[in-house]
Amino acid sequence: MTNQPNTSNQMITARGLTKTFRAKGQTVEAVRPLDLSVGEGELVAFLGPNGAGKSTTLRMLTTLLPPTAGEAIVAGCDIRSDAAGVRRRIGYVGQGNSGGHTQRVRDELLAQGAFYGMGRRETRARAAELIESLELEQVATRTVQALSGGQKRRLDIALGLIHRPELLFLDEPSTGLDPHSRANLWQHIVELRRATGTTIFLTTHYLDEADQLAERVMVMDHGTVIADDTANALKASLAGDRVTLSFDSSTDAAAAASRIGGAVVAGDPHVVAVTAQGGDRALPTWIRELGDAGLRVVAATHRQPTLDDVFLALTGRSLREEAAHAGPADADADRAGEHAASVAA
Ligand SMILES: Nc1ncnc2c1ncn2[C@@H]1O[C@H](COP(=O)(O)OP(=O)(O)OP(=O)(O)O)[C@@H](O)[C@H]1O
Repeated sequence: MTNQPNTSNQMITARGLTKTFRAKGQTVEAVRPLDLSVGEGELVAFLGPNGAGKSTTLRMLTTLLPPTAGEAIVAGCDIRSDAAGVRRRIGYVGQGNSGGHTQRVRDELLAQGAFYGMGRRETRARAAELIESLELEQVATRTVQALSGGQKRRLDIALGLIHRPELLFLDEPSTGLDPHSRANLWQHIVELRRATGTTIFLTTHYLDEADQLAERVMVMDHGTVIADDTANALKASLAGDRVTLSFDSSTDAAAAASRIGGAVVAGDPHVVAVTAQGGDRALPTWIRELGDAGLRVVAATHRQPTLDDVFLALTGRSLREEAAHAGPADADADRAGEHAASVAA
């Protein structure tokens, strides 16, 4: 791909982007040939279990890691031949805290502005604007080490936005925050997006966040994007409503399961579970028809599908459970230099 003015309404276009690591005599296909497009102004969430390849994809798109193969145009610049152009136009907030621990919040922002070659007056004005919009006024003169987790993440985002990037990459912005701080951070991300139109591409483990807040969800597994659509479209096409029906006896439950195409729940032989599109509308009919056959439903539940159901339908595994059980991702040498690389553009 050649560099081109960014007139295509595409902020990210990748073709065949691939990353293979060789470590301890083994080959890890972290990202298999990947095609993706993100349009101007989109808020896209990249989901997947630990080790799926999300961070590696982000690191290639942000020029922190050279691809093994493939190409990508990011904010109008080729990641291979114009890495500096990409870095000027994007903001990147990695998983680690990017603030220096003994620096004060405002000074950290000023230093970041200077790094991007912004004039002093412009940097001061921009820092003040970000301090206000990310609600950091109360802590602007505190050192970074004195901030709460949520305040640190908001500072990270402010640092990523100081040079008014067209495109902001956020790698798990809300991981490690309590639910209140997560909700507050998201409110800021959504508000910034609304006010500035910045394109946002982020990774998250939190399915509920992606479901409620992203306009588009990409699901990655084993280095490949396995689904890419709005959360509602994915749920509608891949995962039906979850309905359970309870009976007085396991015999009734087994008979009911075969009549309505459900399955007796493992560990609870009185309960039948059914996954069906429009399960809410089918429920009264099932209850009536089963009653006519002498199978009395004593309780029923209905639940809308979630993105975890989508992942389950696609892979047979639960993303929620994998996220809960997985430890931190494998340590790797490249990551240590990540922030240094990001500020060395
Ligand atoms: N520098 C490296 N050397 C060897 N293997 C690596 C390196 N970086 C990543 N990997 C491997 O590549 C695969 C993808 O890792 P990656 O960090 O991109 O996944 P992820 O989806 O971002 O996971 P997480 O959600 O845990 O951050 C994993 O198997 C990981 O162990």
